[in-house]
Amino acid sequence: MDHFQYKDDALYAENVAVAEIASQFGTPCYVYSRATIERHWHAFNNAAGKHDHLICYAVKANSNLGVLSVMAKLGSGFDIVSGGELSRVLEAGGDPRKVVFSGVGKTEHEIELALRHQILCFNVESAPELERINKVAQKLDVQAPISIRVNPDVDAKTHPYISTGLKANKFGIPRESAIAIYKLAASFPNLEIKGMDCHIGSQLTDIEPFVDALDRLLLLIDELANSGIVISHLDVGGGLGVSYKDEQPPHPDKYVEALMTRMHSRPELKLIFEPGRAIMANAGILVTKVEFIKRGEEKNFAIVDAAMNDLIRPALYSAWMNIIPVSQTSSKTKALYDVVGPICETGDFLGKDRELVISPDDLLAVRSAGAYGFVMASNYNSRCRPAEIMVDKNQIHLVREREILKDLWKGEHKVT
Ligand SMILES: Cc1ncc(COP(=O)(O)O)c(C=O)c1O
Ligand SMILES: N[C@@H](CCCC[NH3+])C(=O)O
Repeated sequence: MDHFQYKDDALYAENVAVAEIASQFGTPCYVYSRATIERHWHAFNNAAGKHDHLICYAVKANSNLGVLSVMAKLGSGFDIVSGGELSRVLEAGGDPRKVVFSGVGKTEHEIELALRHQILCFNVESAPELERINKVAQKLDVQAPISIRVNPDVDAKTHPYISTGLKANKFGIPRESAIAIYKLAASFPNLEIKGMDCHIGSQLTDIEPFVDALDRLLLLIDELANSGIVISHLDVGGGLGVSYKDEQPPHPDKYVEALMTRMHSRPELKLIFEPGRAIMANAGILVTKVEFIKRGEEKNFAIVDAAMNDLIRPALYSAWMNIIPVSQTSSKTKALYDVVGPICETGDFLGKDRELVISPDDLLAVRSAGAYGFVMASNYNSRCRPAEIMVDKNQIHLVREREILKDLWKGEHKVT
């Protein structure tokens, strides 16, 4: 069920009119639905059934404390890529013992923070990283739990910027060198080998590459066992896509079920999932107001108060995101518009050639903006970042205040 729906021509987030949120908190603003977040999380968790598993929500998709606290209350684990994300998880009440730490460039400081909080596992991406984790663990006199991120070399068939499982990508260890790296890991006194992980890309809409990657990893796990290294968990990463336009990604249960068919014969292997987008994208919208309508010879422009600094996906990946009116009306005429922001870049658009019925001051909602939306926002053109609001049935929680002008130069100093 969609928690962003029209009731009598007015768009609602759960039981709250989106126009009411805009009048209370202004625009642009992100609006999230708690019920949607919970439903998506449970879809993954239930589909994995009784097999030992852990859902580690990928914090990078949306790291607002309100969102993380909802995940923490569900008992979720977390996939993090920085000390900053770990600190957010802790602040939101998440359990560090359910945290996996991914990323190619972990610093000594970040490793130490993670070890002090006894995280579940480091997903290691290179031989020098093994050495660094061992060194920090030695200093703290602890054993560091590690997994090796294997690059299975499967084509995820997604946008090249968000494909991560090919040999040409910077991520992970090539399959061919994996056994040697595990042996190297086993030679370090302060490392404890726990698992194997992979992540082949984001916004995948087919099950096949996931299953292919899993099969390759299972073969490798057997090979590893033959050489005397037995692991206890397999982390399949994230990457399940969502429908922005007409994509038809599998539902999370179908995706999880497809992987589980390969796991029934391996009850001893705990499965870890790292979904980000599939949980958050359709749990959020970006609400924006039409400032001006500019009619040109070739194009009409709807100039809105949100811009590429608030939501960069259209500008960065040419991503198509649905733009819908907050109040539906049939009394005015339709026209085609490029929906653009006030930033001084031609690439500053939220959508092109959209058929809309709009006038100045009307509100629009960009759908599927809950993942990789606010987290990628910037202050470009000295614009304050937007407010974030979480709706829970008929309650409205302001989970991040709109920035104010003083925030723009926080930490900066004039030169005298
Ligand atoms: C290691 C890792 N895990 C999980 C994710 C989450 O991916 P997605 O949001 O596509 O589920 C990412 C981002 O692509 C990632 O790099
Ligand atoms: N930022 C990307 C996803 C990146 C995935 C990170 N591993 C997007 O908006 O689609």
